[in-house]
Amino acid sequence: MSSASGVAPWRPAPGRPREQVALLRQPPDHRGVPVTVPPLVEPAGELTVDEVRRYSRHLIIPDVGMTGQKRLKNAKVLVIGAGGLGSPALLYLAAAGVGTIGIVEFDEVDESNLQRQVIHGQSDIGRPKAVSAQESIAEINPLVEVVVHNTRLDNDNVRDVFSGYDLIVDGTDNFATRYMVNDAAYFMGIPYVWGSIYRFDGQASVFAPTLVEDAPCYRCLYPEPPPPGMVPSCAEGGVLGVLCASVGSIQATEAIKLLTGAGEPLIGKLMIYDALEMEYRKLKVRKDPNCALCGENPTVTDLIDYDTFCGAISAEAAEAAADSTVSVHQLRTMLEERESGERDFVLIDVRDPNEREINEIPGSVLIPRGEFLNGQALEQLPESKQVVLYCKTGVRSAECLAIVKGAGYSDAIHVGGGVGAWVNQIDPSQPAY
Ligand SMILES: Nc1ncnc2c1ncn2[C@@H]1O[C@H](COP(=O)(O)OP(=O)(O)OP(=O)(O)O)[C@@H](O)[C@H]1O
Repeated sequence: MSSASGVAPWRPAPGRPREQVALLRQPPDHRGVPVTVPPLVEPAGELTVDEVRRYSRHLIIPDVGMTGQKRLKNAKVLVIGAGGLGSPALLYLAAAGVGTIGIVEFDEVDESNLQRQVIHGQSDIGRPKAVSAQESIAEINPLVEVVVHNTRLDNDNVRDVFSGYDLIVDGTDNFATRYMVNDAAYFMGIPYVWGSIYRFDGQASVFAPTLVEDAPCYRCLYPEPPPPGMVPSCAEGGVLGVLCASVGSIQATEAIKLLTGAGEPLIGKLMIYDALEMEYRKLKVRKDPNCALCGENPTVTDLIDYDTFCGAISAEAAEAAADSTVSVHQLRTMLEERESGERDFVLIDVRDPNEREINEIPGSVLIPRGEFLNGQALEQLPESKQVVLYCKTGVRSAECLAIVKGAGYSDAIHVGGGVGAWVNQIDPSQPAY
């Protein structure tokens, strides 16, 4: 039977609602042993009349209530990065009434950030993200005290910056910072909420090995960073802007649960979100008894050199690129010489085709990195010409350079800084990304 609009009314799949209700009615241990943790924060004193009005929709939720709201008021939360994940996390933590919010961020707002970093606006381009975020928070909730750490979090300042916070929310985008945050949080006994995003996929978890016995840390889940070049950053691989809202708000939700003691936090669980399939899955994460940090015989007993640990490029790529890298200015001269017939070479763009639609170095051909990895590219390389490779930043081209040199093209080179540097330094008329 059709509805008045001609569209069949939605009917749940037969039996589905009953299954869901049955699942919800199961005792908690059927869904895994619940990890309950006491609230991280003691309640503040009485709320003011303004606060009661502002937070009234929280106050009538039994799991939050007056006491939960007072805990939020007393809470000190540090958010690392006011970028894709930090933006929604900061906005919702501020709106929820977290009393003190720290923001640690060194970068400035770029036009390409605005597709997802919704705490910043058009007029903030070029301004420090931490300051822009502070101003947005003041607009949303002037009752929140914002502490700005306008700096890059590193080994030298991490303990000072973390000091005094009840909880950390990690919204950063690089492995070196993530391992440093994990280790420093463990040494200082501060739980933290982690999130990560890439294209249409997101992950989130809560790491609290000092709070809950047998709870894992980030190193239990990921003992080592991925091989350099294996996992592209969002700048290299892209990210669906709205994905940040999904994952950043999960992080804010977990933070609120931990601060107030409501519900069951994602401790020992990994939330995996697939936006293309619109699927959320939860996996158990166990503590690794061999974990280098929180295991039985730890080898990491202090902060380490995280840049070396995570290595921007592999040892082979670094070796191949060591004496075979040209700057974009040198490349421009080379292209002029090729134009006048003084030299010959083939300039190869190793990025993906969709990246090449955004910008390119003129006079280049496309052979994506994947074809270097599976060997197909080698069949297309001219034997008599020098091979010159570029990508977006120089990481993927260095990796391909190692393959090309290994195949006998000893005079092959790559372009340091890639098309990003070309657009910045040579041809600003093309868009950057
Ligand atoms: N060590 C650090 N200290 C402070 N902030 C950091 C640190 N590492 C990363 N960040 C910040 O975390 C944020 C992560 O945001 P996001 O993942 O959206 O990337 P982005 O760097 O803004 O964008 P893109 O990589 O596309 O240029 C960035 O604003 C970045 O400056």
